[in-house]
Parts: sequence; C-alpha cells; structure tokens
Amino acid sequence: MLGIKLDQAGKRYQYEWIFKSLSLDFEPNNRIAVTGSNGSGKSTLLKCVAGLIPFTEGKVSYHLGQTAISEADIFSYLAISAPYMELPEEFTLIELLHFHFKFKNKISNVSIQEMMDIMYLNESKDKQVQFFSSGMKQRLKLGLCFFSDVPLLLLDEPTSNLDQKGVDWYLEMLALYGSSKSILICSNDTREYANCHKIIEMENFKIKRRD
Ligand SMILES: Nc1ncnc2c1ncn2[C@@H]1O[C@H](COP(=O)(O)OP(=O)(O)OP(=O)(O)O)[C@@H](O)[C@H]1O
Repeated sequence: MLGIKLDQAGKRYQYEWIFKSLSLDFEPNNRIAVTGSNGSGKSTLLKCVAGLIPFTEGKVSYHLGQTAISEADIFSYLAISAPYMELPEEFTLIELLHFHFKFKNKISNVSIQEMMDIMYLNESKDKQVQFFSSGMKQRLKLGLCFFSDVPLLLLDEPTSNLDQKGVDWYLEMLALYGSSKSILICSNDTREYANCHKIIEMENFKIKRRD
C-alpha cells in the first residue's frame, strides 16, 4: 500500500514556476485526480512524482506500509501510461508483453494470453506495435499498467484516443484491477476520474500576479 507526501513542493523550468507550495497527503489506495487547463502543469507534476524529473523545492516522501522508499527507487514501484511514454514499436504485441514482464512482475491471476484477450488485441498478437492504431496503442499502454504488480499507477489522459467502447473498457479495468492500487490521474475529462478521493486543481498552485 503505497502513500506519498508532498510538502511545499514546487517546480520551475528556467525562470517559470509551473507550480509552487503544493502540499499533499496521498494516502495508500487512494485515487487522486490532477486537473487544470492545457499547460497548467499536470504532466509536470506526474513526472516529478514518478521521479523522472526533480522537484525544484519542497520535500517528497514515499512509503510502502511502514517502509520508506527513496526517490531513486520509486520507479520500481510504479507504472505510467502517458502520451509522451513511447512503446517499443519494433516488437510484436506478444514479444512486447514478454519483454515488459521480464522487468515488472505481472499480477498473478492473468496469463499473457488472457491479457491480450482482455485488451481485445488478440488478433494482433503477431503484429508489430508500430502498425497499431492509436486506440490499440492506448489500450496496450493502459493494459501494461493495470497488469503490472505495482502499488502505484500514474495515468496521464487515460482515455485519449479511445472510442466509447474503449472508455467503458478503461472504467472496467479501473474497477477490476485498480482497486488495491494508489492511482494518480491527470485529466480534464470528468469520465476519466470518477470516484477519485481528491482533486488537485493545478491553477491553485500558481504564483499569483500582483496587479
Ligand atoms: N522541459 C521543459 N522545459 C521548459 N518548459 C517546459 C518543459 N516541459 C514542460 N514545460 C512547460 O511547463 C508548462 C506545463 O506543461 P505540462 O505539460 O505539465 O502541462 P499540462 O497541464 O500537462 O498540459 P496539457 O493539458 O496540455 O497536457 C507548460 O508551459 C510547458 O511549456
């Protein structure tokens, strides 16, 4: 059960503060939505939480039960689905799944064959990922997250490129495989973050201009 605490966290790129003074107690098994207009800093916050880029100021701490996890190790405890995370396109689907689950443990009760069925990608098992449609790639990215045995999922715009059937599938996946995980969802689409315990509105963590 992974929890995260942010204490007065801030991120600046060059001279521009993207967010500042963000404190948050992300309790284990909670779902948190991060919302805000385009360019407000949702993806930046997700990348900082994932340890992909550093916060400029403030403190972040991670804990799994009573055990503290360092920023350097947090990557082993999470899975990310985001538009800017590329899939290895030269692999076929079946190769990619075997490759991915060499590095991440898979949840115990689902086989590789069942994963392909659940993502309704079985007919494309021998197709290279570069020839997948954008919706197929999105289901694959989400599937890789939900089928990974990690306590933290970071989902950036999870239903982008999905049609209505895909959106319904994502919500079903969230209910079936997301219930015992901590999940952070960056989104502007209320369908994507229904049932979140907290909403972080990025506009609240901007430096206010003086008139
Ligand atoms: N590496 C970088 N260097 C400088 N500025 C950056 C960098 N990455 C992002 N930014 C800037 O940070 C701001 C926040 O971008 P970010 O992608 O986090 O927003 P977002 O809320 O996720 O946007 P969207 O809804 O459009 O995906 C933007 O002004 C962006 O130009």
